[in-house]
Amino acid sequence: MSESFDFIVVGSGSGGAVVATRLVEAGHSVALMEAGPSDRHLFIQAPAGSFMLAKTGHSTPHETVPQAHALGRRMYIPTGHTLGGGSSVNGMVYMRGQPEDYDHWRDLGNPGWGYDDVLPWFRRAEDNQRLAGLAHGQGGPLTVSDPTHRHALSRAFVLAAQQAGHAYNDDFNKGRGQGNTHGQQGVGFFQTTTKAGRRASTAAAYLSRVRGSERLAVRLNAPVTGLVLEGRRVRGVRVAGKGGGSEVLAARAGVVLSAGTFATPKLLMLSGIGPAEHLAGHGIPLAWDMPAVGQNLHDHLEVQLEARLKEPISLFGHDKGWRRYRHGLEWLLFRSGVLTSTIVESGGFFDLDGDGRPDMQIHVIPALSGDVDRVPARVHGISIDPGFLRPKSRGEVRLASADPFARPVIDPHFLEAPEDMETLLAGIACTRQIMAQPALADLIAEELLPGAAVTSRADLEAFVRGYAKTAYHPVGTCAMGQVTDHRLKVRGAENLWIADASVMPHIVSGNTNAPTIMIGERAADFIKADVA
Ligand SMILES: Cc1cc2nc3c(=O)[nH]c(=O)nc-3n(C[C@H](O)[C@H](O)[C@H](O)COP(=O)(O)OP(=O)(O)OC[C@H]3O[C@@H](n4cnc5c(N)ncnc54)[C@H](O)[C@@H]3O)c2cc1C
Repeated sequence: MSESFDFIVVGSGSGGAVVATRLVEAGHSVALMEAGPSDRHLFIQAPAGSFMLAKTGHSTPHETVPQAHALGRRMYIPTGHTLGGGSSVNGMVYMRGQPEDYDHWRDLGNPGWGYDDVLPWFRRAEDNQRLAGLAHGQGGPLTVSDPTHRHALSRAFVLAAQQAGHAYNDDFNKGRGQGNTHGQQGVGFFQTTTKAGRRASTAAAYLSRVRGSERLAVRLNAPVTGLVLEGRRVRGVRVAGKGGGSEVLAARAGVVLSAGTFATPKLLMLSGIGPAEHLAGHGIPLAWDMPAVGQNLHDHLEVQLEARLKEPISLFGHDKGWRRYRHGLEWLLFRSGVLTSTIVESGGFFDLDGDGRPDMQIHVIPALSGDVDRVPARVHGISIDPGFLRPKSRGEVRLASADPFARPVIDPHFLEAPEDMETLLAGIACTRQIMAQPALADLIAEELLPGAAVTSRADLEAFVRGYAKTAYHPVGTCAMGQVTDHRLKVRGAENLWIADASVMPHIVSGNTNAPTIMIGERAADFIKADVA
C-alpha cells in the first residue's frame, strides 16, 4: 500500500466533508477521496447558478429504470459530483424536517436519534444569522441566512397562500409548535445555506476550516472502486488512477463511506458486502451477507404546476444576453443582485389530511423551469411544485455489473403505493386554490400545466404519472438499524462507518441537506469515541 492515513473518507459531500473536518480537528490524519472535480466554478459559488449546473460536469445525471407507475418513464435523479457533493449543487434550502421524523427513527430501534437527541447537533452545525434560542445555533460552521433576494413572484405566492387561509411562518425549523399548531406548518421564505451572497456548501463551510492542515489530504477526481478487507476489518480502499491503473491507500483506524445514497451501497456491494445472491450473480466474492444493502430506496416526488403571466416579470431571459453579464458583474463586484437568489425562495408546508402534521411541501420557482427532459415554454411564468413529504413507495439500488464504473440500477418504484398518488392529487388541489387568490390570480394569464381543462380525477392522475419528478432527495439504501447500527457502524464490520443520506431509515419531512450534515456531525463523534 502506497500511503496510509488514520481515516479514509470516501466522498466529500454533505456528510463526508463534515466527518473529514471534524476528524482532522480532533487530531487524526484523513484522506478525503472525491470522485468529482474542484468546486471552483461561478455557477457553484453564485447561488442562482445552481439552475445552470446540470451540464457542467459537477453532478452525476442518474436515471431510474422505466417506472411502471409513471407511464414507463425513466426519471432523472442527479447527485453532486464535486467537492462538497450535493451541498455544492443543491437549491440551498435549509430545512430539518419534523421532530416526529427523528422520534420515528428512534422508535424503529435507533436509540439516541429522537428529536431531542439530534437537536444539539443541528445547533452545533449552525450559524444562524437571524434566529437564536432553543432551536437554533450560532457560531457553528454552517451559515444559515434569510434569502436576501425576494422575487416579486416569490412574495406573491406567500401573500396568495395567506389569502387562501394558510398562516405565515417565519421559521420552518422551530421544532415542536405551540398549542395545536405544528411548528413547520404554513407559508413563507425558506432560510438558506448561503453566506454573504455565496453558497455555503460543506466544502466552503467545513473543509475551509482545515484546508491548510497537514493532516488532511483532499484527492479530487479520485473515484474509490472498492474496500480492501481482511476478514471483518477494512485495511484501506482501492482508488482508480490515471490511465486505467489503480492504487491502494491504507487506513490505520478505519474507513467512512459518504459517497451518497447510490454510490455507498454500490461500493459495499462491489466489496462483497450485500445480498449474497445478487453478488453471486455478478461473480463478486462474498465478504458477508447483508440483504438490506441497497434496499429501502425512497425519495420526495413532486409535480409542477405552471402558469403563464400577464406581464414580463419572471426570471425568464435573465440568463441570456446583456442581463447575464450585468448580473454576473454585479455579483462579482458587490455580491448582490439576482445571482444571490437561491431561486426557490418561498414555499410552505401543508397538512392535507388534517392529522395535525404537514404532509406536503411546496417549492416556488419565479420562472418556468421545466425538467431535464422537458423544455419549458419560452414565456414569462411561475412554477409551483407541491410534493409529498413521507412517501410510502420503496425501491432499491442494485449493481448492473461488477464493473465499478458501471452506473447502478436504480428502481425507486415511484408511485407504486396508492397513498403517494392521493397526496399529490390533494397537493394539486391545494396549489390551485392558492393560485386562485388575488395576489397570484391578478398576475396569471393562464394555467399551462396541467392546464385548466384538466380537472377529472382520471386526467389529473394521468398528469401526475406523466409529469411527476423527484425533488432530488434520495435516501435510505443503507438504513440505520439495518445496514448500520445506531452508531453508524456497518453491521459485522470492525472499523467501517457510513455518514451520508443513505443511512436515513425513513426520509425526513423536508429537504435533506441539513439532516445529512447533522448525520456527519454525529458520525464524527461516534467514530472519535470508538477509536479513543
Ligand atoms: C440538484 C439538487 C438540488 C437539491 N436541493 C436541495 C435543497 O435545496 N436543500 C436541501 O436540503 N437538499 C437539497 N438537495 C439534497 C441534498 O443536497 C442531498 O440530500 C445531500 O447533499 C446528500 O448528501 P450525501 O452526503 O448523502 O451525498 P453527496 O452530497 O451527494 O456526496 C457524495 C459525494 O461522494 C462522491 N462519490 C461518489 N462515489 C464516489 C466514489 N466511488 N469515490 C469517491 N467519491 C465518490 C460524489 O462525487 C459526491 O461528491 C438537492 C440535491 C440536488 C442534487
